[in-house]
Amino acid sequence: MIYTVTINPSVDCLMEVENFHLGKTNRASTQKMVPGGKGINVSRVLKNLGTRSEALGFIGGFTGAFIKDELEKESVFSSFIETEGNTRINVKMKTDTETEINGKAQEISNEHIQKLLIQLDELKSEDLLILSGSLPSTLPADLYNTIINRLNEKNIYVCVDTSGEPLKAAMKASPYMIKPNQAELEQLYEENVKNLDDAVKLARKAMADGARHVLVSMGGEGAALVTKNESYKAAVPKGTLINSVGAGDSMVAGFIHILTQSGSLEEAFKYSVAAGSATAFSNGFCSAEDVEKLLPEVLIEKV
Ligand SMILES: Nc1ncnc2c1ncn2[C@@H]1O[C@H](COP(=O)(O)OP(=O)(O)O)[C@@H](O)[C@H]1O
Ligand SMILES: O=P(O)(O)OC[C@H]1O[C@](O)(COP(=O)(O)O)[C@@H](O)[C@@H]1O
Repeated sequence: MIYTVTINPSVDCLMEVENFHLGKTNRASTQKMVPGGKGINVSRVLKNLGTRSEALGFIGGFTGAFIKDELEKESVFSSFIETEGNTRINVKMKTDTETEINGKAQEISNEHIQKLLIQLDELKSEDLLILSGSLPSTLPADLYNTIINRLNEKNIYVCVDTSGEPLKAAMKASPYMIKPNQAELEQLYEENVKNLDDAVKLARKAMADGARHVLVSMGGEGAALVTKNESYKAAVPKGTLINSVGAGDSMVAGFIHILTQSGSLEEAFKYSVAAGSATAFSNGFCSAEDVEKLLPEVLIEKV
């Protein structure tokens, strides 16, 4: 079974604002509220692609209820732990560029964390767990590390998509895969990543620091996958960027979708890039059909 954990979910408020002026009253020309948070997005895209998963994590208040209802409507399984405050709202504004304001996390107590750990103790050998998104600053930065170490004895595949200290700490527990984007990789090693060769170099460093596979995304500039024996670079399909929110999550979902079917890392990589781009080129998240259409345009090169 595949599980996603979103410690810090969100309701994403997507707005298009023409002629945006800082310090003025601006009005949106379009507006949409969607469930958000990285693990939740991975579960939603997996569902679109035809792979079953269960979304875990914390939700609260009216925003949390919205997420739960929307997932139910989409037939995405979830088993969230309820907290007291409201799940945050993240504003994603599209002007001539994309700007995000991610809200402040809800309160999560030690008791809530213990409940999650007990839930995760039910996972079985060969299950796959995706730990995705930021951790509220009130929680220990090594929470993902703690979770992975607890599960490592059970041979559970853990993929981590986060940044900063939580990522650094998680890597020490040897997760099956990490998925940094360009900025996250740069932050991790305090080095500029100017191109895919730089990304491969730092991904190898991340392998030396514990990660077992590293999938790097660089938006429209391409992507890289580094495994124990091979490194691959991918050119991403060309198209019109509509909204990149959830592109990285779609990439993770696409990777897992194929990996759990064929076991081929190269095929999973190719599909993951097509899935990321299919979402970047759509108004919502990609469908299986969108991904299939882009697949021939993803060119993979071994390095
Ligand atoms: N402008 C773009 N053109 C084509 N593909 C894109 C573009 N932006 C994102 N993608 C696709 O989405 C994937 C993830 O994008 P990225 O922005 O790097 O991730 P994140 O959302 O984690 O920051 C990329 O590897 C690529 O496949
Ligand atoms: O937990 P974080 O890092 O604040 O990220 C949360 C945000 O990331 C998203 O999951 C989108 O992530 P990606 O664009 O990286 O795929 C949004 O839905 C959400 O608002």
